[in-house]
Amino acid sequence: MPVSNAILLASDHGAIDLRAALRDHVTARGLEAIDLGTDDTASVDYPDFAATLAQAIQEGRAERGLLLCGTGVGISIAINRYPFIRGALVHDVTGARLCRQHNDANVLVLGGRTTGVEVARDCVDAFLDTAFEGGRHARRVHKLGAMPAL
Ligand SMILES: O=C(CO)[C@H](O)[C@H](O)[C@H](O)COP(=O)(O)O
Repeated sequence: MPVSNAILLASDHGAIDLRAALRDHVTARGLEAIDLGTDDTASVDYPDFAATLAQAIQEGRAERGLLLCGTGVGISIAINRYPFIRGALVHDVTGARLCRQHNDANVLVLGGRTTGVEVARDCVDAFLDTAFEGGRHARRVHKLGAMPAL
């Protein structure tokens, strides 16, 4: 399990409200929420916030993150461009559990316009409370970190 109890959060303008609800949720769980913005509803570009969160992980500010945009699609594409990130866009608790058990995901991605707050909270709980299973999954996750150049 992670050494740090800090959780990074970031989103574009499409998920301000859900990010705020999840920030409150992780704080209520006794974790430190490190919120990287965006800070208001002005239109911004999701790759910038994926980059900010990836940099925070690389700097060791936290080991895990919650990342959101309107659908979660754009920002999940962006975050997975970093080889030390395994970002999982999920829409239900089963996905949130399995992205930990099978994929050792370190960033959970959600859509502020597609996932309701109750489901999102449950997804966060599953993400935070589920351990990586290792075994055959470790072999596959290792391959993710060493994908062949084409
Ligand atoms: O990247 C996305 C779609 O895959 C996100 O949903 C963005 O938040 C969305 O594209 C932003 O759209 P907007 O019309 O500029 O608010």
